[in-house]
Amino acid sequence: MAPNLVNAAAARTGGPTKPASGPSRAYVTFLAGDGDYVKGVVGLAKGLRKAKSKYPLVVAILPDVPEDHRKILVDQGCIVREIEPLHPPENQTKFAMAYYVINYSKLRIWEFVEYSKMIYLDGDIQVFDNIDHLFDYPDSYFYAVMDCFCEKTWCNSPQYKIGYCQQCPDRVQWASELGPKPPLYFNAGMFVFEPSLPTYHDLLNTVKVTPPTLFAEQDFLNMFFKDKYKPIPPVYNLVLAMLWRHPENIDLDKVKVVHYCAAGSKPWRYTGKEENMDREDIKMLVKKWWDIYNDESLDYKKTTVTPEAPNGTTEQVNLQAFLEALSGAGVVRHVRAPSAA
Ligand SMILES: O=c1ccn([C@@H]2O[C@H](COP(=O)(O)OP(=O)(O)O)[C@@H](O)[C@H]2O)c(=O)[nH]1
Ligand SMILES: OC[C@H]1O[C@H](O[C@@H]2[C@@H](O)[C@H](O)[C@@H](O)[C@H](O)[C@@H]2O)[C@H](O)[C@@H](O)[C@H]1O
Ligand SMILES: [Mn+2]
Repeated sequence: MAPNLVNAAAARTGGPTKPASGPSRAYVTFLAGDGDYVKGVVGLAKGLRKAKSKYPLVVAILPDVPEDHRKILVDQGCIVREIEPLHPPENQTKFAMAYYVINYSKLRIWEFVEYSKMIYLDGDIQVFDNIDHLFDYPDSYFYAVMDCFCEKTWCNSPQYKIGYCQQCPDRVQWASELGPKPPLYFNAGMFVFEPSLPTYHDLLNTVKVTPPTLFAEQDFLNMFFKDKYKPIPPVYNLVLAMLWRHPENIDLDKVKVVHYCAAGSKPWRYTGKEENMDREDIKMLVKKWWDIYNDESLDYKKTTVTPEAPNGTTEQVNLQAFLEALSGAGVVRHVRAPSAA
């Protein structure tokens, strides 16, 4: 019975469901803790809606995300999926940022095999223009934007110590005494990938035997996918530091995705006091983020219908979930939309 089907489906994910069959696609982000990153995810959900993305946003949450935050995300139309934390092997490495250790849990998204292709986006990313076309890039590669090594967060890296950055490889040549020149290196705040159980198990087995390094799961993913990595233009993940480190590589008018990863740039914590945070372009990008976050017209609208069940009973269900469940169940039924009045 469709309504029961809908309720069961909606109950399972706590929100809109996805078509039960066929290659499905979704955006996915990661949320940990009970802090304010949930604002980043709400902003992202509203930004994707404003950009008229066709695909849902899945939020992989750690168990420590509180119930009220989960409800906020479901009410914004997100598909909330709880994942188990994933930790790297015990080690003495000092991560560039101590909290990076939780970012290894991002790797659980390779287990979301009900989706044939996904685009991962950090919670501190905003999508200002539609990027759905990235889902049509050829399969079997790992697409992401090249990172920059010039920020202080890199100060313990060999690249930083000699002033080498892949964004301007001619400024300082790679020193051969440091070993082979590193392959192109991506920022792990945004990437296009295909969930796969064999890849997931390979990732997990490899994490267990790979000593952690400065940039935690970002370094790990760069090592793991080094033969599949395909750089895509920085318009798909503007690492903010590029604006003052390599402005020649950026045309801000063309940027589609902004990654608020520079120190002090998280819009929901922005004070403007940290280095570079008083720049006009930073102030403009933070305002753009808030304009979307505060735009109530971008809130998720749950539409309900009152389908006529064969036994004459009726019940309110979530229209989007109802229609998707119907398409998945191959059931075609007359749906009386709510009267305009
Ligand atoms: O307390 C935290 C820290 C990180 N994250 C998630 O992990 C991602 C990576 O962390 P962050 O973006 O702070 O790293 P950065 O890109 O700034 O290095 C965030 O975007 C969030 O999606 C989170 O949910 N809670
Ligand atoms: O856990 C490691 C993190 O490494 C990356 O963040 C870095 C990187 O962007 C540097 O280039 C910046 O200098 C730095 O500020 C920023 O924190 C990813 O964005 C994030 O998702 C996550 O993988
Ligand atoms: Mn980030």
